Amino acid sequence: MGVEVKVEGLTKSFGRQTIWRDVTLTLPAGEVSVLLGPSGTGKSVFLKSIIGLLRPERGTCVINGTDVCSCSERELYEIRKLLGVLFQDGALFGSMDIYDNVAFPLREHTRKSESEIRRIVGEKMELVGLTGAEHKLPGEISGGMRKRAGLARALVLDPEIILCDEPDSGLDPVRTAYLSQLLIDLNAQLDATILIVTHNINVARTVPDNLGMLFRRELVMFGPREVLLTSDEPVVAQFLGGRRVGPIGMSEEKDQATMDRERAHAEAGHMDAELAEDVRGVPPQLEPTAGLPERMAVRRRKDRVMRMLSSLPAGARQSVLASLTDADRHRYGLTAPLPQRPAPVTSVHGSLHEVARTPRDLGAAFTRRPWGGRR
Ligand SMILES: Nc1ncnc2c1ncn2[C@@H]1O[C@H](COP(=O)(O)OP(=O)(O)OP(=O)(O)O)[C@@H](O)[C@H]1O
Repeated sequence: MGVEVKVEGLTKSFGRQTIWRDVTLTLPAGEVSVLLGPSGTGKSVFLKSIIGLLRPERGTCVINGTDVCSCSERELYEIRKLLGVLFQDGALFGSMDIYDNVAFPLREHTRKSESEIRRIVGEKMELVGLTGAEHKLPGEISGGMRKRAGLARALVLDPEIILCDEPDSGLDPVRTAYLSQLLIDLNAQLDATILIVTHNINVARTVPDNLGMLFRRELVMFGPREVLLTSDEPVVAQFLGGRRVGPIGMSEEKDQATMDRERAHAEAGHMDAELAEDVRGVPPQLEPTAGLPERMAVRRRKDRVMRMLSSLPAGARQSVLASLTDADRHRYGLTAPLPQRPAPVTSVHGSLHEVARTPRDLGAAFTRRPWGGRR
């Protein structure tokens, strides 16, 4: 199983520009997480901080007992063997063919023979669906293929943590859907911890187990996907809805007067065209392709989320409970039927109303048992 990444109180600045401050989150071992955020909020900087390419001024990022923010170069070298990174543009060497690009980390970090390297490269190329493209140069293949080649290279050292910086950037929606499926399939096959940094809403809604968002130099939230997807935070609702009305402006954030003006405009019935699309709620999560193993993360996450259920906001809690199968309900000792709830209603400015606001009665819908054991 992949390893946990525990980030605490992380703050990163460049000169006098604070990128984000006091970021605290844990990427649960073997689960898939997505970090969202408008352009320029420091998602890539966050990813580079996790791999020790950038050193934040404050806070810690602990992987396998080592704080990558303060460790020695030697320790960092060891930690990096656990990490596979897919950079935004694939970061392939333009003068090497795809085979040599993918083989590069093996030649650089291991003493494997060429025949062993051939076997591993072949295996990873097959995994990402690139068999046959080995002898092409990066400039001779499509953007989607370059991404997949970058992913194959990220996988050759059998990483326990896979970090993907905007795997969807520059891809059409169909290729993005294939890549999303590929990441879920990889998680099923490798049980690695995966962090995807993106601003693609479809990826955020359908791929991860956990979801977080950076905005205004802070982590707005991070937790089980249901929390963010049912959140009534204006910035989250605006971002998920892809609307202009809300705190996010062209240059990242708006002042209060602009927001009030927009809200009045919307409430007077003038709506953005984008509002036609309804992106509320928690859609089903992608499942591994038929024939692949089940994702081990699913059960672990369910157990973890059920342990924290009482601390979740009402909308998230309702969504988690609604997603349980009969077998789950039996496992978690839920006896009473779920109460019927009205569907969430979205106002023109994007906040959620009428989401269940009475966690206590939802809490009464199940009786807790000691966690961990199967019945
Ligand atoms: N090495 C650096 N030196 C100075 N400033 C930097 C450096 N790297 C990033 N920045 C600044 O940090 C901010 C966040 O950049 P980053 O690339 O992390 O944003 P992002 O959220 O990934 O954006 P996008 O979604 O557009 O890729 C930007 O203002 C950028 O100019």
